[in-house]
Amino acid sequence: MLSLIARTALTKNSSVWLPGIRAMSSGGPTAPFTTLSISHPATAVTHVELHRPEKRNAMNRAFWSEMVDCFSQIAADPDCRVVVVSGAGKMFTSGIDLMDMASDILQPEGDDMARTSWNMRRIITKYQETFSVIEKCPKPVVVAVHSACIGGGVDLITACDIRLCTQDAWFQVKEVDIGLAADVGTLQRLPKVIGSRSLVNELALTARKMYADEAKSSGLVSRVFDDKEAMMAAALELAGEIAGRSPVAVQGTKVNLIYSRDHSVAEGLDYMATWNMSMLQTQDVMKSAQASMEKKSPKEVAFSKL
Ligand SMILES: CCC/C=C/C=C/C(=O)SCCNC(=O)CCNC(=O)[C@H](O)C(C)(C)COP(=O)(O)OP(=O)(O)OC[C@H]1O[C@@H](n2cnc3c(N)ncnc32)[C@H](O)[C@@H]1OP(=O)(O)O
Repeated sequence: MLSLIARTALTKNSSVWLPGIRAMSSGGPTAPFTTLSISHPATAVTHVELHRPEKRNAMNRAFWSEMVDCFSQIAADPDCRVVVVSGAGKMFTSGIDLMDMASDILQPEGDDMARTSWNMRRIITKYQETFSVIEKCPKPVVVAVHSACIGGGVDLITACDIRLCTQDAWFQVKEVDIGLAADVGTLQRLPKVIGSRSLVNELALTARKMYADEAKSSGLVSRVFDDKEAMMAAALELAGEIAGRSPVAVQGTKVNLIYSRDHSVAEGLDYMATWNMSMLQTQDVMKSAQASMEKKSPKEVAFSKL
């Protein structure tokens, strides 16, 4: 049982930020899930833990659909303002479950090539949704990686908003080694995360491992920690910093950052203007501005749920 101490937390019955200590624990999968453990280590913070440690958190059939259900619920949950994702056990994840892969992806049904291909397309699109839901979720997602992050793990983390790792972490775009071009997000998102196109190409074409220091210097992760305990404490502290701020401002920031990543500056500004023509009318602006004038932290403001 992994027991981690949160350095800060919101008090249970208030939106006002106060320092506190909460235990963050790794039990087993949380019903109705069989591959995920969901907990609430601090008010407004949801912890999603990949939980198949005996199989190195390999992504089996259940995982691919449970992530969609989980993040759809989180997106609609007004009590959640920020998410932390991590892996239970020895490593973050060993990627797709190679045993399950054979029964699903490698044997699509269909009476002829057109129908088989159509079914295959539907399956791939469904798999893509497993990580796209993270990006579509307006709540920021902080991912904390320890030890190995292989194949589908890289697809997952590139859909997250903030990436942290331990000093012993390594990342591997492993798909070419199992005979396929990565098809659930890495090839689309990694080039937007890492500045160097050459490095992305090298990683994806050779499947070489990238270790923590290079992950940091290339921009894949923003911070590296000595061990998992330190990383999880920092992830929770970071989540608390985000959760203590206006959810209107925070979620609007995530949505517009992703929109601007995929559009021109002019299109991004246009989208922003349309977004804020309603969102600027929130009471959060007045509350935050008043707190600022009074030299208070935004974390001291009681924001309504969103
Ligand atoms: C449309 C779909 C798109 C998605 C594409 C995704 C692609 C990918 O993810 S490519 C990457 C696939 N993954 C791998 O190739 C990794 C394979 N595993 C390993 O290399 C090692 O297991 C690993 C280095 C991760 C861990 O080594 P360690 O010595 O710590 O543990 P093991 O004894 O090897 O494993 C423990 C048990 O876990 C099972 N397991 C590990 N990884 C997987 C996996 N990916 N799929 C299924 N099962 C896995 C392993 O068989 C052991 O099980 P058991 O023998 O029953 O104890």
